[in-house]
Amino acid sequence: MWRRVSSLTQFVSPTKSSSILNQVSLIHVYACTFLYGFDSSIYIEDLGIIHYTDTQLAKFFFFHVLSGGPGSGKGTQCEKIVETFGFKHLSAGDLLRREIDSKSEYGSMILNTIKDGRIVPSEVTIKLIQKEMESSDNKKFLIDGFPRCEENRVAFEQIIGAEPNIVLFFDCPVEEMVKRVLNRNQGRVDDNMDTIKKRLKVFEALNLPVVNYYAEKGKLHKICALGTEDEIFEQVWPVFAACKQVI
Ligand SMILES: Nc1ncnc2c1ncn2[C@@H]1O[C@H](COP(=O)(O)OP(=O)(O)O)[C@@H](O)[C@H]1O
Ligand SMILES: O=c1ccn([C@@H]2O[C@H](COP(=O)(O)OP(=O)(O)O)[C@@H](O)[C@H]2O)c(=O)[nH]1
Ligand SMILES: [Mg+2]
Repeated sequence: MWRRVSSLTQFVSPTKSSSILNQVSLIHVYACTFLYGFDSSIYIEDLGIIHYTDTQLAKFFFFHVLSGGPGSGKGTQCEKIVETFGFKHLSAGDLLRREIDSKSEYGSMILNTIKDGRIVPSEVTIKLIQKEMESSDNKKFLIDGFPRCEENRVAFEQIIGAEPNIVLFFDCPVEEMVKRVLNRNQGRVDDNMDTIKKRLKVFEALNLPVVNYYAEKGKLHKICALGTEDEIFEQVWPVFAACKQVI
């Protein structure tokens, strides 16, 4: 049985970079004695997470992130991107909902967090994403709805050791997002007015700084999320088509 660290927050805190470096290199040394399963990856028993080697990252990862408020159309566009460009779609929200349904040890905590429109602790979400990455034959990933905050982003980059190649941001007016979420009809516990208000606040306060971070790095593609699904995909398509030789 793997033991979990209680929280990765201090482990990945951007304000403690020197101690992060120490801990990461300590993990490297420690991990050498716990080589599990995957060819060149190192399974760190104590954390239950995998730290990838550079060689593995090079052949393994090409991934994009889709960001945008609730109801901005991320999931809908992901389906079209997958159909056209053949990515493996990793929806953080879907993975968390699946975890609730599986009645795992984190299920009730995740449910309460989602109901309240808050963000699930990074280590839980990253572990789910990582598990999907590991079990996928397809090594081109489309991550939908993650990272949701700076802490998510830093934790992911520390653990996985890579940044997304491209980030798409679906820019949608609040009234339209609210209308779409209220009409979504998927029986979600968070698609109600009370939770939507909280999610929108969280989006503005925590998700937008991540969007700005990627914009400063020149990785952000802003998509106008108003219009029909096909009209929106007309803006999305060229972004992926432009890097088709790599993907
Ligand atoms: N361009 C669009 N115009 C109108 N409704 C849309 C559009 N794109 C998606 N929808 C609908 O809006 C709702 C939210 O879309 P979804 O893709 O789930 O958004 P997100 O994943 O960003 O929350 C869904 O019911 C979807 O069918
Ligand atoms: O990385 C993530 C993704 C989702 N969530 C939670 O799951 C909910 C639903 O996320 P999803 O991406 O499915 O919502 P969408 O934006 O697509 O409506 C969010 O409000 C959060 O409470 C989270 O905590 N971390
Ligand atoms: Mg979605």
